[in-house]
Amino acid sequence: MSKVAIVYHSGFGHADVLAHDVAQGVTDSGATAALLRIEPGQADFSDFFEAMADADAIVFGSPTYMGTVSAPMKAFMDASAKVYFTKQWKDKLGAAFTVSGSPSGDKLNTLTSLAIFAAQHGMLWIGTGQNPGNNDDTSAATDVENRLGSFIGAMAQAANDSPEVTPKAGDRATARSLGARVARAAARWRRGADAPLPEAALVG
Ligand SMILES: Cc1cc2nc3c(=O)[nH]c(=O)nc-3n(C[C@H](O)[C@H](O)[C@H](O)COP(=O)(O)O)c2cc1C
Repeated sequence: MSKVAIVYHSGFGHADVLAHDVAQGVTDSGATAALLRIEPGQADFSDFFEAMADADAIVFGSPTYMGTVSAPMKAFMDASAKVYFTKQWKDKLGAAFTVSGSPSGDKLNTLTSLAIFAAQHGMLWIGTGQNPGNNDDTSAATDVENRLGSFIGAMAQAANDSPEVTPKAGDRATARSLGARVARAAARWRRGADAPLPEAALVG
């Protein structure tokens, strides 16, 4: 069974809701999910690195603060330089989600930062794989999957409401779909790694 680690920070609970939705998508698709929540001020990530070494895929999640990842998420990213040198996460699958107050809120920058971070670690990126959900809908319904139209990762909007009521159903479904897609990709990737290479691939 493939394993997906979900490494995330959440200051006020919105990214936490999404992390659990990603985990739901993962388990619904037959993989196991490990939720690893970064705490403010955390400096020791050795337990995280241990759990992540064992994962086939890692989903990174951060709220968008001041147009980029939150400070605790960045602390984790910087601490991972230790792992970077040993290329421990090379060839693992990677994906990301974020939430911000505004429909845009510059959250693409958060996902781009996380995709670059994964690339530095030699990981392989998985996007949403979904067409934008709202392009034919002038009502901008909040129950539509991928309503914010993101390909690089799952986006959600929290507005100014509490995590009990936001992100809304469409954004939460987008997070579940991302988890499911990562789990399915991890299963295929793991199967491929175990399967013998066709002869043609061995030539040269
Ligand atoms: C320090 C700080 C900076 C923020 N910066 C942005 C921003 O750049 N764009 C935006 O749309 N929302 C911004 N917000 C709103 C948060 O992204 C939003 O409340 C999000 O749901 C927080 O997620 P969390 O509850 O998981 O911490 C900011 C909030 C805080 C506390």
